[in-house]
Amino acid sequence: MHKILTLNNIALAGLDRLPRDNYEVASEITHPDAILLRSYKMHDMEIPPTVKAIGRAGAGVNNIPVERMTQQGVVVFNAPGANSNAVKELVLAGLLMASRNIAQAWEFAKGLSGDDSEINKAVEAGKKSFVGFELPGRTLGVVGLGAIGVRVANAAHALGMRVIGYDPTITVRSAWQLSSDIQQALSVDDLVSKCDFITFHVPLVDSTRHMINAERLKCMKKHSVLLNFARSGIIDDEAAVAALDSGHLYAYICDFPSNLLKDHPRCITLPHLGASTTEAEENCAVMVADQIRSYLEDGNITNSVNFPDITLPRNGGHRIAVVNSNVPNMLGQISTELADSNLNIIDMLNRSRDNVAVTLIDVDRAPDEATLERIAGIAGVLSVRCLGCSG
Ligand SMILES: NC(=O)c1ccc[n+]([C@@H]2O[C@H](COP(=O)([O-])OP(=O)(O)OC[C@H]3O[C@@H](n4cnc5c(N)ncnc54)[C@H](O)[C@@H]3O)[C@@H](O)[C@H]2O)c1
Ligand SMILES: O=C(O)CC[C@@H](O)C(=O)O
Repeated sequence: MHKILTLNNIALAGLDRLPRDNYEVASEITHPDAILLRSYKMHDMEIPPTVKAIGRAGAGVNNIPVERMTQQGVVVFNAPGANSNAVKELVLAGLLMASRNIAQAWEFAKGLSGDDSEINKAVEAGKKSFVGFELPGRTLGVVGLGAIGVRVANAAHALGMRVIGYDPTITVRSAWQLSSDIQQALSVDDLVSKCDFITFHVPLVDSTRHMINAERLKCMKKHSVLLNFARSGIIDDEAAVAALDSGHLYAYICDFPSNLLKDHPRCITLPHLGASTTEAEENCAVMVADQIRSYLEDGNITNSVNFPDITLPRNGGHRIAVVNSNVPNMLGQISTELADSNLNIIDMLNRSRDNVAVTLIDVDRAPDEATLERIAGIAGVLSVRCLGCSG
């Protein structure tokens, strides 16, 4: 029986991928084999040593201590692209909310009083305060052209906007998907000075923290708009508020409310809603549950943020899955232990990524505990599992 601990609400469509005759799934569970979560902050959590895999039902993994998990041989999965359409739609809404002053106008309408003819009079007198502007011909800068950024760039272009993108590590897949009409910026500085709107779709890491700061805000066009649907921390919010107050920045639309931002008249904050659609929640949960199941049952890895991809079809035999440091002579030592136990290797696959390597070995009969313990004792081996070895 595999035990799965959930730290957030995970869509049922995903949990249903874990058959209950072989999976116990609960929000409180001892000795879990795997953890499923969304935005729960795991950095200060004591992670039980039984955990072999962590599945983030979403894109960003800055809430997970990925480096520590790698050192402990724990694979971390995410769900790339599974919520990208949901975020794209909210970014488009953000562009329109800013350009048409929708939130401010709605607040005004909610505050109207009197009979309907008085309301009508106030509407006609008051609406001049909310005159907006149209999107076609305006320039949008997209920083980060991954799953979300590409969709946002293409959709904004389809709305008639001129779009400039910046992503120094764009993947071949994203480049294929990006409209050839999107122009390329050579740096963030190159992009900021040319845009009426700038939207961010990068992970929060040291190099992206405060990508927009007071210096860069000064280089932005007067009356431009910032959108942050990536992570709190990517924009220096204090600098953004100062730019709103001085009138240099027209609006700031962001998915991460704070005391500084939530009541500012030119800032619209939403409660981290980017991925909150039924479709996105289900896509993420299904993708990550399938990945966790495949790892626990077969040792296969797809969409990990810290381990290599590895898939070895089952063709009989008993499978040993080893996670080890990516150093010389690991395979030699492991196969020596198997030979000493008179086990014959039917099939084997080894993959590595940075400092970690994974080896899947199918052997002709079930290894005994002593063999597994000897492999686990090899210096550099982080974990050894025997998958479906009983009997
Ligand atoms: N608001 C939400 O609910 C929500 C939902 C999904 C994702 N997100 C956030 O959005 C981020 C992006 O999601 P995604 O699915 O597009 O991820 P992704 O991995 O597909 O794309 C990220 C892109 O950023 C690029 N990048 C990294 N560093 C960069 C830099 N310094 N400058 C420019 N580009 C850089 C990468 O090359 C990659 O192409 C996630 O990491 C997450 O934090 C938020
Ligand atoms: O789970 C969520 O609601 C947010 C997910 C989002 O922040 C992500 O990084 O995918």
